[in-house]
Amino acid sequence: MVSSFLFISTACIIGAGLWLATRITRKKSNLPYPPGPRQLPIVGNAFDVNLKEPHITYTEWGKTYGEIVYCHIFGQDILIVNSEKMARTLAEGRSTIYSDRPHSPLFRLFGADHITGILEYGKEWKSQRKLLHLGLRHDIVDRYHELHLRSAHQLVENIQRDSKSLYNHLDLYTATMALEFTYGRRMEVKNDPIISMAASLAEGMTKGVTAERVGLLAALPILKYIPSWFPGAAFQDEARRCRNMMASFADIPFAKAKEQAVTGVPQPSFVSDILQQGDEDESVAKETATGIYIGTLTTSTLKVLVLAMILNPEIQNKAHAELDAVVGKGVLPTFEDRKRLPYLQAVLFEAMRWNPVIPLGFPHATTTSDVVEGYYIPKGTFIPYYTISTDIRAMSKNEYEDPERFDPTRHLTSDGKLKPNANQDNTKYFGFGRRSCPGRLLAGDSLWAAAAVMLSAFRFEKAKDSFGNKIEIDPVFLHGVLKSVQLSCQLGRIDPNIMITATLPPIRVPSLVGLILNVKGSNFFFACPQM
Ligand code: HEM
Repeated sequence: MVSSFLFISTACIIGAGLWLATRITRKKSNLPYPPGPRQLPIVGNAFDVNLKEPHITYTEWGKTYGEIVYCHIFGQDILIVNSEKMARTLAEGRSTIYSDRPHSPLFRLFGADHITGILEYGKEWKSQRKLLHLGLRHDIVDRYHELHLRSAHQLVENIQRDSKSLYNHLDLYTATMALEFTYGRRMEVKNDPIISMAASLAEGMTKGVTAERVGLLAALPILKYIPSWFPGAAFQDEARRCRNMMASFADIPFAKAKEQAVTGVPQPSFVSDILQQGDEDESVAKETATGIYIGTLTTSTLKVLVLAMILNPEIQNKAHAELDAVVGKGVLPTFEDRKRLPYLQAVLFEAMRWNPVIPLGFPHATTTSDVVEGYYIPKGTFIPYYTISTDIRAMSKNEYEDPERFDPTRHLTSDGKLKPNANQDNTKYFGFGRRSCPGRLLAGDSLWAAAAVMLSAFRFEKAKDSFGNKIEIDPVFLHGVLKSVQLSCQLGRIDPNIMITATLPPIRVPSLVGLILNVKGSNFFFACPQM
């Protein structure tokens, strides 16, 4: 506590000096900044923002100040964009200006500065995006349907074996899919060392690369030289550990995939496709692959989906009824059934709308100054949180009636088909402009396979206490820059309160030889953690 205080005080003193220097030297435009809350000297709006849930502050400001809101934290400019239309105007219409990311020395300290999602807008980023475009194209992504279904069947088996660890199984589902898609590596042993390494890395990054630190070091880059023994500078040790892990993580699976490509029959994968083309710089391919593995976020959406099913049993019934009618009771769906399951697809779209897993999008930054509706947007200023923060949560709340209600029919026509714009509408949860998510199609397939197979096999309900009363669920969402990726769906007490029921008669999962669901009739309670 005392050490943090000392660290923050030192930072404030340095910050005050830099702030004064910037005030004196900064060339001001004659145009006004966009409207926004009043600022204090030096700290600006630092104390106005709810750091745990910044979207709450931003949404409030949006109501008061409008579509674009300007604020200042420690001399850094922040622009909050509160409408999808404006986000598209800037990120798509003026993409050369709005496609950068915040620059913070913290990313380099943690060894994450070559990850696609963090890279500054420039040559290296463009090379990585080119590879991503080639490896995540529609026709390429379709080749991985078998992988998604196989992983989903494994997920069912894992839940069935140990339902208390539902969240771990969902994490593993994403991790194994990402590992095989990226490197062609099938998880051979239960605790695959690469997956364990990725989990440690993700944990280290989540704890270490916090929004506060990103902002502090962006505002005061000089802090990167503070030695680890200095009170409050323990992040230097954390950073060293993460840097080392990141280097091994980038090297080991890539080297194995390369070896496989040279010596054996390469498994289809992102890396093997690139290596086969042979004309790409290997280090770019390696960094891009690391970014893919780290960028997969489907697990959080699946956790939101399970939560939505538990809280809305009548909607879960409808999804089950559609699966029974289209695929048949006791049969697991395949991708051929997808088009005939519009309600299920609408449930997935609604899960993403209801609680977007990255509620503030990823931060963008401006590469040069700009004028928007007569307001001045400064160029290349330091950015503690977001220069352009696409507040997706606020957008989706403004756009829909009764936005807190989970209602898949928002995405359906009156005769139960998907609305023609449903797909396009869903793209906003994958970002805007040149930085938008290149993994959207792969993510959509992975989500669909897990949702379709899980809902074919299970019913998710509130557990009951020893008196037979349902145990209420009070979900807790955590948000932050990297936290939102890793933790936004750690739903507090939900895990022990879920009851999972097998809903199908015994089935044989093709890829899991000999597995027969151990059910009595169609409603056997194979897992009930509270009982
Ligand atoms: C439900 C799952 C997913 C969601 C909601 C999601 C969402 C996002 C969002 C909002 C961004 C930032 C876009 C912006 O800055 O405007 C992003 C970036 C990115 N995503 Fe995804 N994503 C998902 C899955 C995936 C998957 C499966 C992959 C890899 C195959 C992936 C790879 C990436 C990469 C590499 C970036 C960085 C792009 C850049 O900065 O140029 N994502 N994602």
